[in-house]
Amino acid sequence: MGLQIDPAFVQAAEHRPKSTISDAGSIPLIDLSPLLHHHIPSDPSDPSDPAIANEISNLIAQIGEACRDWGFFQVVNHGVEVELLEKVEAVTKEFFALPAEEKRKVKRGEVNPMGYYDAEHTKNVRDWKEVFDFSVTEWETKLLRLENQWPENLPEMRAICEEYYKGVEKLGYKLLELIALSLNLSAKRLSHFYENSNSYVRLNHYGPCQSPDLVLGVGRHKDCGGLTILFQDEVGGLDIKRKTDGEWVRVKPIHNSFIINLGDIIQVWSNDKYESVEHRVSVNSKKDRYSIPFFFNPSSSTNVKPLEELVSEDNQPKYHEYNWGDFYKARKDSNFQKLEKENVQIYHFKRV
Ligand SMILES: O=C(O)CCC(=O)C(=O)O
Ligand SMILES: [Fe+2]
Repeated sequence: MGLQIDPAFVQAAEHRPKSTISDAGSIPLIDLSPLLHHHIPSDPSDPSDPAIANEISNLIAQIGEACRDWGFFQVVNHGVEVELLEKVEAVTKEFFALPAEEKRKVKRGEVNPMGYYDAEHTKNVRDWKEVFDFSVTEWETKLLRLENQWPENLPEMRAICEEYYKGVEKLGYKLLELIALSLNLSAKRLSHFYENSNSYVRLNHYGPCQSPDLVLGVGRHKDCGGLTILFQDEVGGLDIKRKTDGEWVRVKPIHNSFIINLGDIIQVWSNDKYESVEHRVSVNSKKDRYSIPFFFNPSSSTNVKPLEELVSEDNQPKYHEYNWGDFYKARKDSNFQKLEKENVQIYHFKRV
């Protein structure tokens, strides 16, 4: 017998990962290269706009299918420079390799959600990971106040991270437009909720674990924000719950790609036409894994509800309105420490 693992990390038997997970039949791969040559039209029904005619309309159709059938897809030719991806991956590794006391100096707190943290809980079980969160905007909610914290001993980290944020944010806006068009909305319908957005980037480090069959890097969850744009290294470990049969499938790493997934807010806006899909991270006994999600979230003042264009007499709104800033604060509290109760979920706002 080796050392016993801390029980705080141990998943209930029914949530433990199987070692035989398949990566076959995984998420759609979408080539965004048409966006490198064409602009996204503001009105897809305008026949005088030639950009919509072929490549872009084909892209919107692919995005719509992926959102409807999977809630997840992978993109290549996304316009974010490969050199920037390499730089942010390298600085992520350097940051987590700093001595523990250096990382503790930039630790997040209950009021400031930005910085380093190694004790996140998902559904009240501790995750096998350490994280670093940052943003570039100065957002705050009623109860949280963002304050970025950068390590003194890694002076180049801030500029690289900020450049990365801006690069993926640009991609985020393009994806929001394509998703809006795929829902037959005007291109900018979703983007206007993003002025003063409470978006942030997270650096994730999952260390090797002697009992990968008992723990999860991140327990099963749905992302609660708008849209997630995830960079993962070549190790692999992201599992998603396939909508067609409820099986967990592994997302195969593709060099220089991003994984995109819809969060709960898009589910509510679309009145369940699109769904936010459950996922988790498995760890392994040999390799460190790094991933970098960008959580692309609307402004914390946004009151989230099904969009009026997407509801009708026959398709009544399925959710009550809720405030995103309040929701986010409640979720942060429950990830921050183990609580006795379930954290806030969108189904709590479901109309019965
Ligand atoms: O590391 C990953 O692949 C995914 C992480 C994740 O799902 C999250 O941080 O919400
Ligand atoms: Fe996630």
